[in-house]
Amino acid sequence: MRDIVFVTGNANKLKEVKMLLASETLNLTNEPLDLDELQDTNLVSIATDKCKQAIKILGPGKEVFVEDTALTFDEFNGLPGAYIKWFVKSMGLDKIVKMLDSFENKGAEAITTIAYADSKGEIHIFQGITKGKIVPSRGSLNFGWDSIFEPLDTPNLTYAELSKEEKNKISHRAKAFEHFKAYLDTLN
Ligand SMILES: O=c1[nH]c(=O)c2ncn([C@@H]3O[C@H](COP(=O)(O)OP(=O)(O)OP(=O)(O)O)[C@@H](O)[C@H]3O)c2[nH]1
Ligand SMILES: [Mg+2]
Repeated sequence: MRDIVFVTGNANKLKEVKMLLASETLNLTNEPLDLDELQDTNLVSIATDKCKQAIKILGPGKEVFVEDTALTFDEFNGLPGAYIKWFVKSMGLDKIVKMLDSFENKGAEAITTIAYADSKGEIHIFQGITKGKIVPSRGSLNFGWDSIFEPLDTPNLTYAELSKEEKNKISHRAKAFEHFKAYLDTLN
C-alpha cells in the first residue's frame, strides 16, 4: 500500500482526483493547504514550486503531489492560464466569455499539470491537455469555468453538462492522471 498526500484546498478538484486515482494499492489523503502560486505562464514552474512548498510544510520523506490547472485561450498566447482562478473570482464567467467577443477563434485549452515528489524528494511532472472552445455559460455552476468550456470531444456539451464520469473520461485532469497512474504502476 502506497501512502500519498494530495495537497489542494479545492474540494471539487479533490472529488475528481479521488475518482481518477481510486486504487486498492493507494492510500490517498488530502492536506488542504493554500499554497502560493508563482506568477508565471510556465505551468511546469508553477506546479514544481507548489510541490516544493508542500514538501517544506509537510516535511521530507513523504510522497506528495499537487496539481495546477490552467485555461488558455488560443488568441491570448497562454493567458489567462493559471490566472484563470482570479479572472473567475474577480470578473465572473460572463465577462470572461465577452473577452473573446471580438475574436472569431474561441479556441481554448484546459491543462492540468501534476507535480509529484517521491519519498526522496525528486519531482516528476505529468500533464494533460483537453482542447475545446469558450461558449456562453451552460450547465451547472458548481465548478470554476466548467460551464463555459466545451471540449472538442463532446461538441454541444460543456464540461458542466457532462456527468462526472463522462467528464472524467475526457478531461485535462483525467489525461494528466492517466500518465501519473501509469508511472505509479511502474513502481509497484
Ligand atoms: O471549471 C473548472 N473545471 C475544472 O476541471 C477545473 N480545475 C480547476 N479549476 C479552476 O481553475 C482554477 C485553477 O487554479 P488552481 O489549479 O490553482 O486551483 P485552486 O487554487 O482552486 O486549488 P489548489 O491550488 O489548492 O489545488 C481554480 O479556480 C479552479 O477552481 C477548474 N474549473
Ligand atoms: Mg491554487
